[in-house]
Amino acid sequence: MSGTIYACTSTAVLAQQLRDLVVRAQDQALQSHDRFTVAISGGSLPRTLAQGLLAQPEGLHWSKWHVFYADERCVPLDDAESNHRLVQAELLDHVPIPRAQVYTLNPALVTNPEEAANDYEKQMTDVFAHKDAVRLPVFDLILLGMGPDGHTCSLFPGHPLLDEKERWVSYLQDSPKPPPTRITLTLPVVNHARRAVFVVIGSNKQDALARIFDHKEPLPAQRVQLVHGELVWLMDEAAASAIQRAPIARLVEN
Ligand SMILES: O=C1O[C@H](COP(=O)(O)O)[C@@H](O)[C@H](O)[C@H]1O
Repeated sequence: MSGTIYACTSTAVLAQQLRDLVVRAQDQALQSHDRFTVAISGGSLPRTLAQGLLAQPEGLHWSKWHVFYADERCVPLDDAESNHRLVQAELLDHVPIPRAQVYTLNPALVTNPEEAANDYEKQMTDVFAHKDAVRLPVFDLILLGMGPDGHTCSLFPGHPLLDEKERWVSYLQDSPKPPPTRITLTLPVVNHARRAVFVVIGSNKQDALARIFDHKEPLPAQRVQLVHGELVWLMDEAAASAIQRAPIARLVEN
């Protein structure tokens, strides 16, 4: 299992560590190509991300950020289930990232997920170069969550989308977690990121984490294995508590 695991004594410690990892990824990206491409997940992650970034905004070069979503639900952008709406409320409304650099699901395509995935892939090719020119986009950072069933992005256990090899963005209409219709980054895209960080909080995640780290079960989150990049798992003590065999670094309050 690749990746460094940190168990944090509080959400505040975790948020601070997450902020530091984001700043490091941003600074490296700006040094090498003068922009920062990041994909953000929905669920519980945006609140912790905002907690860290908004508490210490110095050193964050918002005008250089290009924000994608690791997955999105096929609902209007102002729907309570929209990952964009959540990230906007928690973070984007509070920071000066140019709106043209926030890449959302095309709201005109919510009832046509195949087209919505094609359109999102097109938005990505416009930023990362044409799909014929680069086999895969390389995000500077992908921020991931994990559900209690071990899903990440909208890649669910046993779902055929886990075997997708060609597409950058795909769609599903049978998500076991509502809403059923979604688009998602595929595993090849996630695994070619320069860095990825999982944020996993709460005791309802401990079984999935033990299955991944102790029993090497190929749950979707376990299949995130970066080809060249650095993978970090940030979790709270409750989530980490059932892991027995994997090495865990402890992060405590200063
Ligand atoms: O449905 C989703 O769930 C996962 C995990 O969410 P969490 O609330 O358990 O952290 C999330 O990463 C994904 O973006 C979202 O669409």
